[in-house]
Amino acid sequence: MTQPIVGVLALQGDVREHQRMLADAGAPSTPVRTPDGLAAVDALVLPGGESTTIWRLARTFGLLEPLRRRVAEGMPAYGSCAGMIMLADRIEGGVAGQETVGGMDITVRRNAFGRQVDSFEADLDFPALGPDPLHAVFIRAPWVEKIGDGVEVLARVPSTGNIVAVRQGRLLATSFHPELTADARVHALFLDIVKEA
Ligand SMILES: NC(=O)CC[C@H](N)C(=O)O
Repeated sequence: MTQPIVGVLALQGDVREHQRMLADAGAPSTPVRTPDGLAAVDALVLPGGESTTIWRLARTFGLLEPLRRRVAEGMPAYGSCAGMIMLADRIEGGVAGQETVGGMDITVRRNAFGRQVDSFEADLDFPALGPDPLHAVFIRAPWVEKIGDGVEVLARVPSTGNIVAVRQGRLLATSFHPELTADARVHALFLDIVKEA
């Protein structure tokens, strides 16, 4: 089989960092900005950034409905931070009218960790990545407040128990930014999901 084409949604956010991590994990990738661009990829990374901006631009570029359709049809997708918010079926703390792509049966709280810890780092137990802890960088991060039946919890913040990494079928999401570290294991996990699909 030919190598699947992985796209990175490139409306706003840390697109280049995700492309570098995907390359480190063995996959070249392509930025996606248009419905035609989306139609040309087999899988999609939704980067961290600002979910309100990504949502507005996705609407402006006519990408919101095509994104919903592709995810509903089973396209593998991975969202980090704002990307997690975009993949959530429900959000708390969004701006008025804020919409998502959805697909994951989760409720996500935006900016959940509050002002004192706008940004923090933690070592997470993440069994799906093996025994070594994952060093995670949180920047005005959301957490997962509620999960539906089909959702698997992959990691929690050790001190608080808040859910910060989840998987539902071919959809993967993290509250934190592995693309800002040197550890490509989350991206490698996503590429395994892409290959299985
Ligand atoms: N680092 C991030 O992606 C932050 C997410 C941002 N707080 C939002 O609501 O979109």
